[in-house]
Amino acid sequence: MTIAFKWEKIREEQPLIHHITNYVTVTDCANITLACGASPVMAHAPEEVSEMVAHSQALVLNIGTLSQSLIESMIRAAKTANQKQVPIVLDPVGVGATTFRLQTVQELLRQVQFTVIRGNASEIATLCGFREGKGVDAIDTELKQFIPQVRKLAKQLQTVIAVSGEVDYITDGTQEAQITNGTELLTKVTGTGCMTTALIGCCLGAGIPPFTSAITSLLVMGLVGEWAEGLVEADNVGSFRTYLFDGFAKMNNQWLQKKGKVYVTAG
Ligand SMILES: Nc1ncnc2c1ncn2[C@@H]1O[C@H](COP(=O)(O)OP(=O)(O)OP(=O)(O)O)[C@@H](O)[C@H]1O
Ligand SMILES: Cc1ncsc1CCO
Ligand SMILES: [Mg+2]
Repeated sequence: MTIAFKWEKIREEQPLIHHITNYVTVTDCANITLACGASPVMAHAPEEVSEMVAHSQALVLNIGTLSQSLIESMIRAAKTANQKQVPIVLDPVGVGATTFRLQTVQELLRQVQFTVIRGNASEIATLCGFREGKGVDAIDTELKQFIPQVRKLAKQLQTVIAVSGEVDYITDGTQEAQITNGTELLTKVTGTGCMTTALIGCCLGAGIPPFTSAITSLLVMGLVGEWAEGLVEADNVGSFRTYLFDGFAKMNNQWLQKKGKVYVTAG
């Protein structure tokens, strides 16, 4: 099965993407949203999130630097989003690291219908019931071992789950995709996962279907990473990070079609 990429729809639609996210990578998430042709707004106060999400085209929730007041904002925003049929993507950053994060995500999953959930292998393993992770980075989790559980969880939650890593894995519980593009340098810059989740928000906001949105976003990050790696000397992570933003601004459907290594199994 081949994917018909609609990346350029983001530039055509210029969707407004509401992010409730962490303070480590917030600027990167805003800039990547802009580089793709969407419009970012970061709004966190419980007093304003419902109003903001009501005129946004997608909501991005990222629990990277969680606090009690943010939980209230996330639930308020997400409830309005669900009522208004605004798609929502969740990034369960470091969900296995503390009980607070785990209980928050469990509560969010009880109260909110997510369109896509994107995490690294440790984070998604935790959501599948194998609690893992000491911080926000993936530990050496073997994805193959828990693919059946990811599929089951996606079906149960009626959502798309995207697992990032050396090989990315995406499923809606029936269809599956694996992407082999990328470079290890992407793990040497903080926030490439958060930015991938922001990309999913941009795709969803442009009206791209959830499974295709997740595939497109992981593929774009992998391809732009490969391109940026080719422009820098080994280990020049600062320049690599800068080139990433140039790459997102240059991305197009032809690049995706030509260089993408995406293997899709239809259900
Ligand atoms: N070993 C690897 N080789 C190639 N690409 C990788 C590798 N590990 C991760 N990636 C890519 O890096 C990007 C970010 O994924 P990663 O799993 O590191 O996210 P993350 O842990 O949530 O990151 P962060 O929390 O710092 O934002 C994805 O595009 C993924 O495909
Ligand atoms: C390092 C870090 N800590 C909380 S959020 C974040 C950004 C990467 O997820
Ligand atoms: Mg992350």
